[in-house]
Amino acid sequence: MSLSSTNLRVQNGRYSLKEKTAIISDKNDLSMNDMLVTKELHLLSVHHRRGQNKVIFEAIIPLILCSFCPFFVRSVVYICTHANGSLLDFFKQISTQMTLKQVLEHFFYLQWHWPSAIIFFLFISYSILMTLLLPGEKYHGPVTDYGHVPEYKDNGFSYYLISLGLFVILTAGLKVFGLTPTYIYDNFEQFLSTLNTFAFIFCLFLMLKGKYFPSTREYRSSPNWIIDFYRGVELYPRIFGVDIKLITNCRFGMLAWALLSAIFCMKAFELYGYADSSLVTCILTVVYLTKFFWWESGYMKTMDIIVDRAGFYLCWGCLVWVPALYTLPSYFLVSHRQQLGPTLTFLVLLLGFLSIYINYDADRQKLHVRRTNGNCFIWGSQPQLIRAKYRLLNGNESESLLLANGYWGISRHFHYIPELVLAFLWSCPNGFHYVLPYLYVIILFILLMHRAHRDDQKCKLKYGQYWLDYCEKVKFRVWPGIY
Ligand SMILES: NC(=O)C1=CN([C@@H]2O[C@H](COP(=O)(O)OP(=O)(O)OC[C@H]3O[C@@H](n4cnc5c(N)ncnc54)[C@H](OP(=O)(O)O)[C@@H]3O)[C@@H](O)[C@H]2O)C=CC1
Ligand SMILES: CC(C)CCC[C@@H](C)[C@H]1CC[C@H]2C3=CC=C4C[C@@H](O)CC[C@]4(C)[C@H]3CC[C@]12C
Repeated sequence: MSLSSTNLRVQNGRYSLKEKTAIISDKNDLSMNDMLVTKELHLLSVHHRRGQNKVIFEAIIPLILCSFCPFFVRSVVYICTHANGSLLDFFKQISTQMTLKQVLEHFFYLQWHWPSAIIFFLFISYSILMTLLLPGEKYHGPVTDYGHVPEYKDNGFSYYLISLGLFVILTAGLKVFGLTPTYIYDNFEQFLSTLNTFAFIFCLFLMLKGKYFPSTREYRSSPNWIIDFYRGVELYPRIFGVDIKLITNCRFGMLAWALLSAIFCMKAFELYGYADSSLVTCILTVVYLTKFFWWESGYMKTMDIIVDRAGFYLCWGCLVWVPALYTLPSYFLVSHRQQLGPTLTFLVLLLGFLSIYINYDADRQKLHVRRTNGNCFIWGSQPQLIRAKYRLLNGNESESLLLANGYWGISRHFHYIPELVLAFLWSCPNGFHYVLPYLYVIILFILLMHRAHRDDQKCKLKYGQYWLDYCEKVKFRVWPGIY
């Protein structure tokens, strides 16, 4: 497909491809890689383009998701603690024991609990301050259509380690005053409803900010506010120099995930003494998130950051969805005690570490091949490479290496398998009596299968025949022999 000869209007009708090409051609100082990402972004935005008459139809799914997700999150947490993990009990309670007011409150999940709000604001202020103050080398995200180059400080790993250290110190300090972080477990529902209320107001603010005071020219405003609320308007919103996506996704969402798992584990110890199942879940989660923060600068170049905008999907997702649903395996263990015993403890930990390692190693293999331009060994032999050519938006040609052996020869997204296995492993200490603790695995499965499909589409658009050649060589998308 010759991109430069196509003159297509982008969704909001702000600029055509010809106009874009002209803008990009002016950017003589951009590197090839930057151009590549510019083209990717363009391809993805073209992919998402719809006719104006579809706008209303398109708003239906976002509307359902924005109204249903908070209800879903609340119900799940409620079922864990008040309905003995049973969906049936929950529906019985809703239909027979709750007043209409209670059902509506349950549905909208918009409540404010001051102690939770204070904890949240202290936490988010801490995250922002540390992000600004901690030293770190500067690095850049890919250049955008309008030539914006997001700049970040590589201090995610030190932020994570210091935060874990401070958490331990704070826990010991609070004990002196008869306080404990497990207060959050005891008030988790209020905590989540406060987060939910804040996240809704915040997403509304982000939408209005994007429409009227965008930080960069990288914003996409549609005539439909529901779509804008859900998908977001701005790609790189900043408030007083603070990058919103970095704060919500990494510095809040991922740290909250680690700390909540630790808090739930502490609560289990408070209740039952030594609780091996909670410990296993907590250790695996914390180690996995250590890996995440080690690789945070890589995450800032993924689809979540360069394609998805700061709206309900991403920001509400990281502020509410992640703390509530991603921590479910450890939350459930507090009210449903399980004993693993030393053999299973050892086995689950071992397999968990192995999964984290394989997931990390697959990411590393791909990066290593590209960094060395193929002058390396993959599992002891020469790498099998496809030198995939693609055309940049300014018409120039560039090349990427596609690895077709090692993990990337087993299937095209093999690294999602250890990610799923790990999720299963930190959920399985819950035993097999309930489905709820496996909700994270189920959600992750759907998310990753959809992501694999989305990524394949992106690569097909970008590399054309080269990608088809790779697909011919490596037939399966995720599951060897199956899919
Ligand atoms: N727990 C959770 O909720 C989730 C976790 N994750 C994890 O995040 C990490 C990142 O995943 P994700 O963001 O999906 O991105 P990936 O690591 O899957 O990277 C995909 C990109 O890699 C490049 N690529 C594809 N095939 C090859 C190949 N054969 N050789 C070389 N390069 C190739 C392409 O980019 P290019 O344009 O550069 O060629 C492609 O777009 C993973 O570890 C994943 O498991 C992801 C989603 C959800
Ligand atoms: C229906 C919606 C509210 C769903 C919200 C989804 C988002 C919260 C998640 C979408 C993609 C997720 C992530 C992608 C990659 C990641 C790398 C991994 O190593 C850690 C987890 C994560 C950052 C993960 C976090 C949640 C999402 C942003």
